[in-house]
Amino acid sequence: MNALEMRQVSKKYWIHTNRNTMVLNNIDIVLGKNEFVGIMGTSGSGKTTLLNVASGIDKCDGGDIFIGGQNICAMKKNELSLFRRNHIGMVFQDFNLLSSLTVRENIMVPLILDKNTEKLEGDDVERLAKMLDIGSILDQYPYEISGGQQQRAAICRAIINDPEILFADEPTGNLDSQSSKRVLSYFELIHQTREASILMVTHDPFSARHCQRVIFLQDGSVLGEISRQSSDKESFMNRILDVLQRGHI
Ligand SMILES: Nc1ncnc2c1ncn2[C@@H]1O[C@H](COP(=O)(O)OP(=O)(O)OP(=O)(O)O)[C@@H](O)[C@H]1O
Repeated sequence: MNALEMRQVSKKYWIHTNRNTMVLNNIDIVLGKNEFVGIMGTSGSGKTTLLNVASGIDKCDGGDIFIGGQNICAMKKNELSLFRRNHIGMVFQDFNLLSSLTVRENIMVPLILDKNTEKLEGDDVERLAKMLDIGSILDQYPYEISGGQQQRAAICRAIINDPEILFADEPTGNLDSQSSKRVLSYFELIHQTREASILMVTHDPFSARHCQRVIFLQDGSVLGEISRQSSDKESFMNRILDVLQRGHI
């Protein structure tokens, strides 16, 4: 069963100067189980829109999107909200933690919404926080910790419900290079130790080199993709840079 299948997905925006502007054009993307895939492309090519429709944040105007074999485009609003809570994790550039809650409470939000007493009473939050090296700051508030620590808390929150797929939109966009490296190493750890697939939008070839495969968007269409054949991230980064410079695969 694939983690994600986007079949002929399109999305238009109503823009008063140019009505019904097509932002995504017949997108076909498949993510197998436990894949770590990047999405790259120039500014305005549709990366965030793609992530938003793939994760059910936004509705597409045509095509179908299957997550773990279930068509999210056919779901009613409440059904989709429940499905998203149980099957999808989201990580954003600006962390999106609730400032009035501690790190522990932020991570627990999906469990509380889901009334998951088993996990709430167990030690899942502690174990996960320890894995991402934020075990010692669970009782602090977001404004008391660094950006990198906030992002690692947001990652814990995104995976506490064991989603099939984790969507990340520029997860290192607000971080310095050391914190970025650390966050990316935890994405790799999650990819290696859990069954989740990861789809990550990034501008940054240094981040994208951690992916197994990078899909390039251009003007709302898939330009093509390249795969990393080995553990050699440096040569993969050079191939990514080459595609970005030439504008074709
Ligand atoms: N809510 C909206 N209403 C109208 N147009 C939008 C909306 N959101 C995005 N767009 C337009 O859709 C196009 C794609 O935007 P999107 O944010 O998906 O691109 P992106 O590749 O993620 O860009 P960036 O790398 O700059 O974040 C752009 O032309 C943008 O102006």
